[in-house]
Amino acid sequence: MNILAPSILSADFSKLGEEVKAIDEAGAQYVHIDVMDGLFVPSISYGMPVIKSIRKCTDRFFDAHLMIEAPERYIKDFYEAGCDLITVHQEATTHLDRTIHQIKELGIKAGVALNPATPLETIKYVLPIVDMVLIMSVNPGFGGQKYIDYSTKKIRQLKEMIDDRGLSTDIEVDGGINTNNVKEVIKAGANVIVAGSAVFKGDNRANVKEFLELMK
Ligand SMILES: O=C(CO)[C@H](O)[C@H](O)COP(=O)(O)O
Ligand SMILES: [Fe+2]
Repeated sequence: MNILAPSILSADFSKLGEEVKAIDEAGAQYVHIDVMDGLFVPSISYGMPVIKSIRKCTDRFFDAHLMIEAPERYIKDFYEAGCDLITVHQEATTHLDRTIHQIKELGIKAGVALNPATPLETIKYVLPIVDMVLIMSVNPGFGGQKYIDYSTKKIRQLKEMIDDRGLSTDIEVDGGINTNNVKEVIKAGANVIVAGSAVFKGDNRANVKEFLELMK
């Protein structure tokens, strides 16, 4: 089954709780939570207190995308804030294997994210120990950017790597996804779809329903 993970980065922060409830009620399975530190990426978004607050608004799966340097410093804090899956960037942690184990030892899922320019070969050895690989289809740091076309090929190649090794790792695609290109990334092999601006611009309930229909 394909999963929709609306990115709350594009939500109206003045009514974040309502926005989260709306996407939950419309049927989105995950809540994608982008954490930015102003160092790994230029922007600063939000952190644990905000995650703890919205945890009260929904039982949906919290998919945390950490765009922070040395994320190993904060894994336990994000777990305690209520995250169900923590994804770290391959480029941001020196001891990736250790960081993945740190997440899994808490009993939650672990993901690894790759920037557009980072080759798939960099995660060859850790692939069997992660639950999800996040393919960035824009350079991380901002919502509302244009999908980078070569990401489709990268998703296809990752899907081949996963299938060849008999694994069932989830493939998440993040950045510039809209109702015009969602079918293309699913066909390439992605099964967890992040959409920020395409969900929260306009009527978020109707947008979630349109995505879910296209993702069947
Ligand atoms: O990780 C991210 C940015 O770094 C966001 O999840 C992503 O950009 C979603 O926003 P949009 O769908 O508007 O591109
Ligand atoms: Fe993200």
